[in-house]
Amino acid sequence: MDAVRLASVRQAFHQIPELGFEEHQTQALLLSLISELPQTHLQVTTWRTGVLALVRGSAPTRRIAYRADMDGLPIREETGVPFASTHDGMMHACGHDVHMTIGYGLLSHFATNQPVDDILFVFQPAEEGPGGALPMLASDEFQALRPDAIFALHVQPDLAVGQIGLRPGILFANTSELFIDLIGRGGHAAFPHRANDMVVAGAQFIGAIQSIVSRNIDPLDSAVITIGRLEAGTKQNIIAEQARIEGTIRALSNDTMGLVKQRIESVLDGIARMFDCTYALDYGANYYQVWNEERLTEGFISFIETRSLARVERVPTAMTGEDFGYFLRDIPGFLFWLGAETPYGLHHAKMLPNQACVEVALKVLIPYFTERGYLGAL
Ligand SMILES: CC(=O)N[C@@H](CCC[C@H](N)C(=O)O)C(=O)O
Repeated sequence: MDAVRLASVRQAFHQIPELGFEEHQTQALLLSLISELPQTHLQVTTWRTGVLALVRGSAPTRRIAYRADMDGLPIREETGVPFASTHDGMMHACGHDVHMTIGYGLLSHFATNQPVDDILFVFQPAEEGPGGALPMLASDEFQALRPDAIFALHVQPDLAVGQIGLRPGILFANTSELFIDLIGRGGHAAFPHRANDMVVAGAQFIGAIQSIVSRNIDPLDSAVITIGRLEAGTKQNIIAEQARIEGTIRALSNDTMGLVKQRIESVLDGIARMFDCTYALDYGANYYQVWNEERLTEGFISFIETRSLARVERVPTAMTGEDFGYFLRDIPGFLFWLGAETPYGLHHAKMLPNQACVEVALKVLIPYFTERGYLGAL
């Protein structure tokens, strides 16, 4: 597949970002693109807003899979490119347009050049939330096509095009979403003693939890609590009856995740007593860590290095989350960072992966999925 065609496919995905489980246009675009490919050894199934495309091998003894996530984020795009999002307030700010384009490029190659083994292309909805991997993995549609090994990539703005970052073992953290409603009593701004002000309660809560990571977590361990959204009140002279606090927790182990949650609950109980208010707490979607299977990861690194296909960086664990971790808990494989060389980080309104990274991914993954010896017994 030529680079110009792949750029136009990426631009088409980029223009129509949709939130988790709402990827209807994205699914339709994928199905339409796939329908233009030779169909002789293709089998296509849908699962909710996702797509499963199986390329049947000529003499298969195993099935490998490439997974691409499909959803965008609620961010108003500021890249200024002519192919910017046409969906107001939504953007592919985490590179899923690129992940899908690479999936399509690989699929297009193998639909034309039949591999020996089966290759399954997994276009998965809702990675950013509420999490499509776990229900997709459990679905009859996926289980009927279940692969023996599974691989994924994620664009990495900090790495140059031509670099690939990965490590065996834990690459991404365990995550838990965090949703809190504080419920007090509203009232007139001039009579605070007759109300329970949830702006002040929310501010105290957010301030108080800042000490959890620094005071309760072993300094040699790692955890993150980020509050990404705060909403309270209706007008400047009305005491807010409610506050909504939304965030995410990251931890490198389940024990640490449990400790962070326990501390958050203690602080919340204290705030409720202090302000004589009530609260509702919901941990939303929780993602399992991304654990790269050691043998396959080391094999991939030596595969790339022996053939000089890219420059491999052995990177540290990142506190990002990925529901691909659920696939890896069940099926051997790995996820790697793909250098996408762009000045703005993931989830930023100006984040724009360099298109050239698509070529690098295909240069590495086409031979990796074609040659059979290096995977060993699966
Ligand atoms: C790669 C990446 O950025 N993934 C997201 C996953 C979000 C998980 C969940 N919705 C949460 O916010 O906890 C990330 O933010 O790391």
